[in-house]
Amino acid sequence: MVNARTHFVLHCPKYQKSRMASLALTDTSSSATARLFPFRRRNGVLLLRHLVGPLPRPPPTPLRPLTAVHPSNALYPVVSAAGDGSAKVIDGKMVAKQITEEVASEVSRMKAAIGVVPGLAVVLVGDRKDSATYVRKKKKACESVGINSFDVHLPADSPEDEVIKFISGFNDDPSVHGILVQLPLPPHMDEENVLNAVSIEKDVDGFHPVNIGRLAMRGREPLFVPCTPKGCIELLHRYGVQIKGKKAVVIGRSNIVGMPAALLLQREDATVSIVHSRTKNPEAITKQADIVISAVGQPNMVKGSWIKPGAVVIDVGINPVEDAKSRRGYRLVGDVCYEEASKVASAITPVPGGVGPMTIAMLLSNTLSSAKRANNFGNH
Ligand SMILES: NC(=O)C1=CN([C@@H]2O[C@H](COP(=O)(O)OP(=O)(O)OC[C@H]3O[C@@H](n4cnc5c(N)ncnc54)[C@H](OP(=O)(O)O)[C@@H]3O)[C@@H](O)[C@H]2O)C=CC1
Ligand SMILES: Nc1nc(=O)c2c([nH]1)NC[C@@H]1CN(c3ccc(C(=O)N[C@@H](CCC(=O)O)C(=O)O)cc3)C=[N+]21
Repeated sequence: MVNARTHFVLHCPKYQKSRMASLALTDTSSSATARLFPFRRRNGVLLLRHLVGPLPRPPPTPLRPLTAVHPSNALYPVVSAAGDGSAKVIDGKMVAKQITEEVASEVSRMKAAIGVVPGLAVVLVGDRKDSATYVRKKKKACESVGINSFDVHLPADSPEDEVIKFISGFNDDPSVHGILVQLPLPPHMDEENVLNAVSIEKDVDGFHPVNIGRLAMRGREPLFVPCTPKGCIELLHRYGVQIKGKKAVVIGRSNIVGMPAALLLQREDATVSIVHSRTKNPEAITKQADIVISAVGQPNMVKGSWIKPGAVVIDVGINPVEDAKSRRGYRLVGDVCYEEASKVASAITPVPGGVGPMTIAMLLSNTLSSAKRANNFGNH
């Protein structure tokens, strides 16, 4: 049994009986992954779509073929290209729901075929309210698609090696296909040490340096792509936004969002600039972009005047701002001033309801992928 400290919680009845209990998972790799594994792309579905005309919803299983969707065949094409004053809303909540349904159907197909159920372990250290909320959301999302979830909650003052011990246990457990260490970790912990402990085969967050390194290198393929940037690219694909040959600006260069988002865009043949806190004249640089991805954490920093008319704007920022009218006393806004930017852009993601739900959908998809790969089941 796991070494229990003060308020350590392990949520999984099966796990409580036997720490090394076995569970299992499933995959619906996204189109971004498809792009990274081009030889696995299947174009049959695209062809079919030509024959039957536009579908009200994507087919239940593969996400990959959508990678290759030409703008004119996209499910929700961005039509107003010239910035005519009313941007199309890129509905991340709706797309995430579709992906979640696709994952659910693959989870049951795999369970029926080989009796394996995907499993995701989430490690939470400390008592940050926002982290606890995200972990709850992830757990609920797993339940909704039939993925087993194991969560470990350790006190903020836990020693680093205790967290690593749990990670090692999950690494060795064949019923766990994905391990996520909720960030940020308490300040006394070395994030690099902790993330390095996650086996790259189970690194569904895509934060292991080997996965990031492969993402950065030509001709190398990461086993997993970080969920938030992958969700951004998936939205662009599903809305038929062409990336190849376009100018893209990513605002922010964090390891978990900005930097991998820039790498992904570059792999998709965009010409990418990165704006960060030391960048001179970020407005002028951003204004050149056909595609803007903002991941800064500054409410309403990106004004309408920063956006080129007709650009596509993906706002990753999740920023609480005081709001006495809201039940919670605050509301969430993005990095982009939505009011202004939506008058100039051709398409824009809202906050909430944009990238956030996609992050969770991509986590489910990566977990499914991992379980498929571990069990040599279908395409992963
Ligand atoms: N929707 C989702 O699923 C997710 C949303 N988020 C949200 O995305 C935002 C960014 O998160 P994260 O990447 O973790 O944040 P970090 O704080 O790790 O990184 C912020 C980045 O923005 C840059 N930056 C800060 N201020 C400015 C400025 N004034 N001008 C230009 N660049 C600036 C920083 O530059 P420098 O490197 O020079 O310091 C840094 O690279 C947050 O609001 C977070 O809540 C995060 C993860 C998932
Ligand atoms: N190891 C690790 N992996 C992460 O992926 C990770 C992390 N640590 N630490 C924190 C950030 C943040 N993050 C979000 C996930 C979902 C929403 C989300 O679902 N947002 C909704 C609802 C927001 C609400 O109403 O609370 C929305 O934007 O519509 C937001 C943000 C993942 N992160």
